[in-house]
Amino acid sequence: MEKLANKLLCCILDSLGVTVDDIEWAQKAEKSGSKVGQRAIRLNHYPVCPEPERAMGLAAHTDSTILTILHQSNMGGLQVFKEEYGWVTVEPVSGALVVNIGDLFHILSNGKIPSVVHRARVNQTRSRISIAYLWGGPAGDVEIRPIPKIVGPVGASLYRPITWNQYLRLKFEVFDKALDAIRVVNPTN
Ligand SMILES: O=C(O)CCC(=O)C(=O)O
Ligand SMILES: [Fe+2]
Repeated sequence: MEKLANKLLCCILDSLGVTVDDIEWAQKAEKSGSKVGQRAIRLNHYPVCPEPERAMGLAAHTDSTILTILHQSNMGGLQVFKEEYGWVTVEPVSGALVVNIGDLFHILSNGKIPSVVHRARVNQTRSRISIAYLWGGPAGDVEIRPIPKIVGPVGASLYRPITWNQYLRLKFEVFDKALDAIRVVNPTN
């Protein structure tokens, strides 16, 4: 899973014209042979619900991660929010994994690749299980910030530096307003 996550990150960064080496803390971690960012697995279980229209399995949220790799069983339930369409169901495809961009990547990319708002519905007749591989930020007092090469020499960094733990605390406190809370009001380069 780690290899897949690394490969995905490389591909997405490549599409922005940068590499992992352009993320200062990631480059340092790689050089010292330590893991780039913290990893966790989350198991979600959604029991059968007699009135699914009146309940929510997992409320709308963005993941705080760099990216999340999700395996949903053959039961649908995951929905993503698309500005033009509203809530769109991500139908399960046998053998496929879902990749969600998280807030940390949103910050690194200076908002160019936004984190995805998603939620999980419950079902009236069948329970559902999903497994999420969460790739988070660095431990300690390392600061996360938009990648300078993406911001560009005359561009403006849209998010202020913050440590991973501070961001998680902020997310806990203000939930879906966390990205707005670290957004620079009048950005200058
Ligand atoms: O169960 C799902 O499909 C979504 C799970 C999820 O969004 C999460 O674990 O963060
Ligand atoms: Fe999620």
